[in-house]
Amino acid sequence: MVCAPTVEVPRGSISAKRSWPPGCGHFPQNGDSEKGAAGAVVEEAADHACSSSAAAREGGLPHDPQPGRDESGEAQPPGDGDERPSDGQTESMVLDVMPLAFAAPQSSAVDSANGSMEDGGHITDSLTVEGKGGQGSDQLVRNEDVTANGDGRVAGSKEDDGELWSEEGESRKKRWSTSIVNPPPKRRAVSARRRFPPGCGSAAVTGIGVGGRSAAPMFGQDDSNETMEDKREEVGRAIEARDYKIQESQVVDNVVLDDFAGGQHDYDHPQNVVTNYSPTHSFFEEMDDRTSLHESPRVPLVAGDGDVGSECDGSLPEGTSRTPPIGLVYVKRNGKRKLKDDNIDKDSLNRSGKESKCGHHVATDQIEQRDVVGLTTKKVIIQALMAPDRCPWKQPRKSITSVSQSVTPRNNVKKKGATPRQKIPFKVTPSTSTRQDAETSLALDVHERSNKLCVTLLSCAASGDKSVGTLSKLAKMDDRSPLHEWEHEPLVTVDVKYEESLQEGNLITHARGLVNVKTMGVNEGLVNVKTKGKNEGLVSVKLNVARLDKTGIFGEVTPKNKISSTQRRVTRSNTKVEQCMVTRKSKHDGINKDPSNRSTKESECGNHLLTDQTKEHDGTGLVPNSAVLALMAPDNCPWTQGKQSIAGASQLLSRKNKYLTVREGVCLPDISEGKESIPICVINTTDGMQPMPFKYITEVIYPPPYEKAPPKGCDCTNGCLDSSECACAVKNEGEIPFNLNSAIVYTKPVIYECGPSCRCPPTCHNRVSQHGPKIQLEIFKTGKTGWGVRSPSFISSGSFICEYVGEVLQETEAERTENDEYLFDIGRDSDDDEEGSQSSTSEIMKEAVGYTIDAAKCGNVGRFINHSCSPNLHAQDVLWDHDDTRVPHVMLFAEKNIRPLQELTYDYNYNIGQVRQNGKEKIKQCFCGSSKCRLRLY
Ligand SMILES: C[S@@+](CC[C@H](N)C(=O)[O-])C[C@H]1O[C@@H](n2cnc3c(N)ncnc32)[C@H](O)[C@@H]1O
Repeated sequence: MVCAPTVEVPRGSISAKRSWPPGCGHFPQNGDSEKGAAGAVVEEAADHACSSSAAAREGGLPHDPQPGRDESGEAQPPGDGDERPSDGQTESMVLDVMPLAFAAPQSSAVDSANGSMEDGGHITDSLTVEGKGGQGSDQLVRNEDVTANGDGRVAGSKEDDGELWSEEGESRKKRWSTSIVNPPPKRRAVSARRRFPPGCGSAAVTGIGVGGRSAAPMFGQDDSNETMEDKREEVGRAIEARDYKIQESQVVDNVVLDDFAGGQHDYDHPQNVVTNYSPTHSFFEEMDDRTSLHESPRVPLVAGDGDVGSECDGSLPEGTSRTPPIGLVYVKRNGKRKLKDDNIDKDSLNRSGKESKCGHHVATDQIEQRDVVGLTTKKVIIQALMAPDRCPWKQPRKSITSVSQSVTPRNNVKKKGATPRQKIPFKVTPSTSTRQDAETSLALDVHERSNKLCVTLLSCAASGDKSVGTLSKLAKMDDRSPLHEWEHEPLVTVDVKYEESLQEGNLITHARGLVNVKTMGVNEGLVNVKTKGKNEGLVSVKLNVARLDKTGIFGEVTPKNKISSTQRRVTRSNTKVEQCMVTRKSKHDGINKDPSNRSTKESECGNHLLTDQTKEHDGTGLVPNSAVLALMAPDNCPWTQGKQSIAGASQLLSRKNKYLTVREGVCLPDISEGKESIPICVINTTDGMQPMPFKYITEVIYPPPYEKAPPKGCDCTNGCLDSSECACAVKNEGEIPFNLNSAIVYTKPVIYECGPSCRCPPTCHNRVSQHGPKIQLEIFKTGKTGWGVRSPSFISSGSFICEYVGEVLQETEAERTENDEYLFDIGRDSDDDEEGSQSSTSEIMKEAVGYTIDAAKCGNVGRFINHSCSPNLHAQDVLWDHDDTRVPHVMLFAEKNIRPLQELTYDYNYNIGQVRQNGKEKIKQCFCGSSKCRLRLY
């Protein structure tokens, strides 16, 4: 018997040549023969293995029927039988016979290997097939050794095995000799140079729209690869989908919406954060339609829209996006709102102006809900106003108290100076204790100064029937009072017909009121405010405010006409706060046992807003959103003196809103334990298990002798805007691969970001991935692939997601790891080198020392991202804190728009058939469910 000469994959355990996506890669796939004979043999062997695998499928092996799809090729939801036995475990499976690597004499690999194939020489190997993904597969894999000949028939014997594999030393020698010619192939590796699909990358919808209005990400875009399973999952997820929004409005009067389209504003545009588009925009459009710009020239009310955070100090919470504000000035006269062409605050649109910078801060959160047909409805809007720094009550000589008093209706004014200058504990009602109505749950303070109106919602507190009564009184006053009767005093009226207003399809945006407003027990609806002086008029302010009950839980208000019938059934009873509270108390026992915990910081800082979201099951598995939240005290309010800046409060608000929501199935609130700037929760609605323990790290750990040497930096002081001048851009072939929204627009073998030696600031747009995740991510239990990662937010194409962080190991070390589930080969392959480049053997030797990131014991959220054959992420090598291309950072970017809660995946790029363990081929089925699924992970 003639034993086949062998060319072996240089690793004992795992390996794969990098597989470029069609049309990509330095070398065309058919050009591989130019790269070396050994490489060709290896590939041929791999191909053979694949075809053998295919043959094996016919024999009823685990690939048959194709997992996750029906005869039409459509992905099918996994059946019960496919479920993993437990979280993170790998199901044992298999047994196939398959010729794999051929150990070849180093000098004649091709011929020998070919010979072996022609001979049908006795090739022996064993094969391990693994089932579902996840942790700890090694423990559960059932291995079975089988010998086979080149035809896939069981042939050889243990003797053959011995012949080929027993002399470990010799075998290794051969392998390494071979690897000099053909350096170690990669297993899971970066797929750089991938092209963005149409509509992505440089053409990405970044969440910014002209004037902030068309910022709506185009859901449904880039869905060509979407599978039936995706869609099914979406149905399930749709009701969970929620978006968050931080809004800011400004006092604007002469608002021409198209102004924003002119791009007059130099903002940092949002890239990652959800844009709640349709309802809000319809709201504006609706108003626009029926608006006359010529009426009531001096009525100053603003409704704003945009994803904006506080700009008071020019800083935004990290990850907070901003868009140009849309302002509407409208007046309600005789029940009709009119858009106003007001001359007040002409320059307020210019956010670079002083007023804008210190302007009126409104933090708004919205919860979006999609129904099963993909329509999005905004159910509840959460909002809050903060006092601008420059508001009169911010001025040293005038406290908020005095301002408040000066504008408070006389019949509501208490003794001057009665406002306590101490912090008001959470749940304590009177934020404006100068006023008669201690139970006031909402106060809207407005002051007019220099033709500008400032408004703030002062407090939110517990309410009771009494306040509702007061509210009714106010409403009645409104009914019977013509405007002129209130000429000499400020007037506040409250329209509590919130249901009606909702039915009009009007969504709350921002409230900018006038004078002092007291709305007690307002749940949601219009607050009509009569203004005096130069800005006389009646202004409608739509409010949507949830109140605190005695436990500190916010009541929820759900617009019943905005939800699907199934959900409506559940939420109808929630349209009134009182009912809602009852509901929540009963339904959320155990979820939010101690809501006061969540309010600690808010309490310390006064009546800050708390946001809460809840889900309630109706037994059908559908989970309607609920809502709420409240208000943030202006930083010059007595109870916030010295405690918190507006910026800080805004940041707090946005984080609270976004991240401290009550989610079903949360088993860990933040797996990073505070190490990431945005908490990463773990959600398991399946079995309540948690991920296997590992150490969460945010930076790659290099092997001890390795020392990073920061590269020479650029000298730019203009944020590296001139890419011809920027030394880092030059390294990127003269272009910065990110747009101003921090979206990646080019892929390259390696991207050079600006680094520690550069003179540019951290905000430079060539520093994107080095700042860590800026998108809210969560780890969740998938159906078949263990844990996965998703985001509750919409992610626009090109957005940075996270780095693949772990311990850097030399490949030889990586081969010895017990758990190979979290290995990611890094550095450039030899076939990344320029075509035709000549390298000496020693150079190749040097290059042949490859590195691998192992995230098994230490890692970040990136370790949980699963593979898909139709991925939505893309791995990109990036260098910034050193320039050693052997150990680049592996950064994951969105390569398409990604819906909220859609699983994030990238292509592991395993070279099928070459992942080995203890001399045996490992096979792992792919459960990505894509219509383009290659069926095997490796
Ligand atoms: C980096 S881990 C991903 C996180 C993993 N799911 C977990 O539970 O920790 C990679 C492992 O996940 C599993 N996996 C990822 N994507 C998969 C897929 N499409 N099909 C099957 N298993 C997959 C495999 O076990 C793979 O070795």
